[in-house]
Amino acid sequence: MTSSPVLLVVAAALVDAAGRVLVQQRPEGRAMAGLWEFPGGKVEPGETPEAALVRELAEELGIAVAPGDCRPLTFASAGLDRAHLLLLLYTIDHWQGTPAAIEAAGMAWHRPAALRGLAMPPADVPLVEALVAQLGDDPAA
Ligand SMILES: Nc1nc2c([nH]c(=O)n2[C@@H]2O[C@H](COP(=O)(O)OP(=O)(O)OP(=O)(O)O)[C@@H](O)[C@H]2O)c(=O)[nH]1
Repeated sequence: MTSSPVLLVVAAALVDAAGRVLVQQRPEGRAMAGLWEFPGGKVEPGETPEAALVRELAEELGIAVAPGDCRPLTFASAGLDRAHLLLLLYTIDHWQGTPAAIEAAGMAWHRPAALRGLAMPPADVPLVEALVAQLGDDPAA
């Protein structure tokens, strides 16, 4: 039987007052370059998932988030090349600062239904549907 290590990743759907969600574009030189994704990253040893998410959002977007404002929404479980991805998605609607694409090639705000038209990693497809179910499905709202 083959086994692959589990890669624990946390990601955030930042939701603004208009119900739009922030996505960012993976930069050149990284795996899956050019794809749009939710900000986040790997949970380091000894970190709680929420602490990892708070750290990643500060590093990637320059915003401050309280761990208690990270609300679990759903998760994805998917095979990657050399690992098995377990991706925990949170929604966050309170933060301090203005998100900026510090590490990403770009960032954009979209209504959840409009995310269906973006090139995203395969694991994100069911995550988008969970967001549509939670936040509504009008792409123009
Ligand atoms: N952040 C994020 N990662 C995702 C998403 N979907 C998805 O499959 N992933 C995968 O989850 C893993 C996260 O790795 P990462 O490279 O963003 O994490 P990191 O910032 O800690 O990476 P690094 O320290 O190696 O630079 C990658 O394999 C990435 O492709 C998503 O929506 N957001």
